[in-house]
Amino acid sequence: MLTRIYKEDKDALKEYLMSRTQDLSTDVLVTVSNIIQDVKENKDEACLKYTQQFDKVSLDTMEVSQEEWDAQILKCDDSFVEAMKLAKKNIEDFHKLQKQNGYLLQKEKGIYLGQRVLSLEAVGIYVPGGRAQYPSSVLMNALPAKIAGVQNVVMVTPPDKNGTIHPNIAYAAKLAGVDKIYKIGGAQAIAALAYGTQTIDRVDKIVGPGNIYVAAAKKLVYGTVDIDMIAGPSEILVVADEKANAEYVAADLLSQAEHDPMASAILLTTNEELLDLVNQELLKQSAVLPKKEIVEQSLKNYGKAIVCDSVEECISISNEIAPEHLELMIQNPMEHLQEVKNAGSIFLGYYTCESIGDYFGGTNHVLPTSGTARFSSALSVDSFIKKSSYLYYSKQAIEAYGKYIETIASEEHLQAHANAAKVRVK
Ligand SMILES: NC(=O)c1ccc[n+]([C@@H]2O[C@H](COP(=O)([O-])OP(=O)(O)OC[C@H]3O[C@@H](n4cnc5c(N)ncnc54)[C@H](O)[C@@H]3O)[C@@H](O)[C@H]2O)c1
Ligand SMILES: N[C@H](CO)Cc1c[nH]c[nH+]1
Ligand SMILES: [Zn+2]
Repeated sequence: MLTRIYKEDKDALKEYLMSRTQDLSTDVLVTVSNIIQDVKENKDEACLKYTQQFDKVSLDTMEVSQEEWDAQILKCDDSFVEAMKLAKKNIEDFHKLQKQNGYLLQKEKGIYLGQRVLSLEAVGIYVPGGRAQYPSSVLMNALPAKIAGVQNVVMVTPPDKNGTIHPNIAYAAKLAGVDKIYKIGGAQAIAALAYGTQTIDRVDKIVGPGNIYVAAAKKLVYGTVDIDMIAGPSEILVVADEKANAEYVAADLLSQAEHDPMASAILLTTNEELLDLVNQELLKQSAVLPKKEIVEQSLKNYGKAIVCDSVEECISISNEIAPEHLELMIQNPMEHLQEVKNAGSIFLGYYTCESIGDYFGGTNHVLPTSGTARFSSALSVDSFIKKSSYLYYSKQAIEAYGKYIETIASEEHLQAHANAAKVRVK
């Protein structure tokens, strides 16, 4: 059941927003910092020790051999393989358009300025191995990296109790062009990717979601390597008008509530009666869900509803919340798109359920959570590139402009800077 917040009650909305901010506890940061230090010093030995301790598996090596990888893939269902191939095509079609080109500007004769776009050389993808398996997340992380041109995409994932990896994860990795897989999870996996071990080479960037230990480790190694983001629990916000169907609204709210007891599901509507109908549907639909306990907890913790006077007002409140996923179940949704300022990904109309984006549509499902859509974006090809600028001045050009460099450098009291121009201007 959704708890109603009255739109006039600004404090309640603020309280909700505060409750979504992510703070990692000092205890976790200390534990994780010790693990990272141990892996930095003792490399493979520390990795295998923590795998034994946390995953209860004793491994000779972390690397998944080609034989093991191929053997796992053979266990996948044909229907899963077919769906994944179609999803891959859609994700590629969307992400290929994100590729950026460098540029070159000839400012005047003898002066050129340019920008190069380069792909990162090595990227590590973390794939959670605990309660649930997300092969779709393997595609969402690895395909943009490959489209960006990353040569070396490696994946880390905790081993299962038999010391191997899930068949669907193995298949997704192969389909997405992952180069290597290592059986290691948690903070130790992040440390190994950041600093390197005898088995695992260090990477330039680490992407992918994980539990609190993974999130803390990513935060601590940031700077030594780049990271994508610290992903929080999933979020959905539905804006629904008079014509919205309560069954669809409830189904979509539940689709994200089932991820996590801390997931949030919010309804903003112009129709007070819809709220009652949605609450009835939530009860009916959640009762038969395999993850009904998680759904119940998540709705109790973070299931909210606000009744507004207009669609514009709904969108304005949604902009304050900055949800990971925003559904506009309204008439003429395209006409309202411009009003949306803060949202990770937007789903337009009565028929575009959020799960199309999770699995199949082609947009990325790795999105900013916890209000961070105010300033950050979905994972994309951009996440795997860097840019470097370049500059060319001919002899005549430095002779023409050297005096300006000298002037500014002198004002900064940096004589050597000034001299570098001066010695060329004879
Ligand atoms: N936002 C997304 O797109 C998305 C997608 C998939 C999963 N997720 C999230 O990822 C998370 C996955 O968590 P998980 O636990 O199932 O798998 P995980 O792979 O993130 O974590 C498992 C690892 O945690 C470490 N660990 C466990 N207990 C520990 C302890 N006491 N001390 C130190 N390390 C410890 C172990 O090394 C273990 O290998 C969930 O919170 C899920 O919601 C998010
Ligand atoms: N909705 C999740 C991100 O918030 C991604 C996901 C993976 N599988 C299903 N859903
Ligand atoms: Zn989802």
